[in-house]
Amino acid sequence: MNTNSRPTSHPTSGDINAFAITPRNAPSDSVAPGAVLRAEGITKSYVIGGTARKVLDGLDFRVDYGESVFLAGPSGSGKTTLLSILGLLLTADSGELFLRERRVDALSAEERSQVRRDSIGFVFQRFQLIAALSARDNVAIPLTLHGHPLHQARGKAEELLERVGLRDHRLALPGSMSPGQCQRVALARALITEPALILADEPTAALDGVAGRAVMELMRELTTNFATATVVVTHDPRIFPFADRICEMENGGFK
Ligand SMILES: Nc1ncnc2c1ncn2[C@@H]1O[C@H](COP(=O)(O)OP(=O)(O)OP(=O)(O)O)[C@@H](O)[C@H]1O
Repeated sequence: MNTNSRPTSHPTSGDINAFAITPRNAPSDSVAPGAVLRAEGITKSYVIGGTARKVLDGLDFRVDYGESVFLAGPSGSGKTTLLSILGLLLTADSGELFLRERRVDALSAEERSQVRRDSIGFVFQRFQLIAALSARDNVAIPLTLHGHPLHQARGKAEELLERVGLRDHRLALPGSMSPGQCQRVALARALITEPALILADEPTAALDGVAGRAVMELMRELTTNFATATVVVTHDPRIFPFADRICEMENGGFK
């Protein structure tokens, strides 16, 4: 596979409406050029059985406003490690990381958590929804953690659930929804704080082909319309057409 290949066209949404949302993260009224996230010279080793093994070896990476970049490559090639470093969940041994041109790799643990809360939305393979809360309240949680009143957070959660096609499920519990619907709730939750960056780890691994495609169509549309940047780790070649670029990892770098 070509590294950094850029498909010329994307699949268009079928039953899901396109949303006309004003980009809030980009500095102009259209999708602006420039990096949302830039990583330079990232290295990471793990010590296994007393021996250090380099998993990322001086890796450079960037993702721009409105762009979806996929990290692909064989098991053990370092995709999740890189995603965790980009999401400030893991610290690199060396290298620099800039989020909207602010250097973020050298911040304190508390500052890193704040950057994560304010600027990064996470989508996980297994959704990680709270079983006892409705779809609406799952989506609202990040805003309440930002100190917004519950009624306000719920209002915005309902708007987002409408945008992911789940208005009628706003009071449903995760256990009563399909995996595809749960992932759409998780996507709405990731977007509610209008983050600069969405990081998704195998977002379609627990979904069938149809549901996986619907989630990726939405992720693409919302990435463009919110001028968010998205980084997706995936093994699933069926969703490669939804990428602007595919970066294939191998031996601690890109192929
Ligand atoms: N906490 C850790 N301690 C020691 N080794 C680790 C740790 N996390 C990952 N590794 C090793 O680092 C390498 C890269 O792991 P990573 O999970 O980033 O790869 P991956 O490409 O995401 O793999 P997969 O596709 O299977 O999820 C693997 O050899 C893995 O065993």
